[in-house]
Amino acid sequence: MTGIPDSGPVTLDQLKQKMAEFAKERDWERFHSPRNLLLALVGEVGELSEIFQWKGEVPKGLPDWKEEEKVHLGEELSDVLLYLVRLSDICGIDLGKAALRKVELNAIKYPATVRKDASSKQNQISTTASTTNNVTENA
Ligand SMILES: Nc1ccn([C@H]2C[C@H](O)[C@@H](COP(=O)(O)OP(=O)(O)OP(=O)(O)O)O2)c(=O)n1
Repeated sequence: MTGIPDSGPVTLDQLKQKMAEFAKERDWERFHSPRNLLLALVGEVGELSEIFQWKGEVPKGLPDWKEEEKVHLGEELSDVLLYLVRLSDICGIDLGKAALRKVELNAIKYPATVRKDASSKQNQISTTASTTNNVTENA
């Protein structure tokens, strides 16, 4: 329905190539500087945030959202991803490799065998949040 052939999983490399072509075809490479792309990325994160703004917490899977709202969400998530991929490319960073490395670093920092530690850190965050909420509620 989208006119995009289903040719298997989409890779970061495909997106990188698409963004490079998109910029080249429009002679927009001169605008795609690291700083411009970062600002565009932040702007799109703002647009993404607006979708959730004032809604309160929403259930996972967004079961109550209309189809058009989910389509809009997909568009804003895509804008963020596309600018992130382009920014990484322009900066000479292999985003896929960098992200996999970061996942490994995260696993070292938060070993699965000491889940209590991780959960106690999570608990600290939850406790802080609930304390903050209580303060707000009690104010
Ligand atoms: N100089 C530009 C301008 C746009 N894009 C691409 C990347 C994004 O995926 C999308 C962003 O387009 P818009 O700036 O028109 O932003 P929106 O699509 O969010 O539209 P709007 O801000 O009107 O909601 O287009 C790009 O690569 N380089």
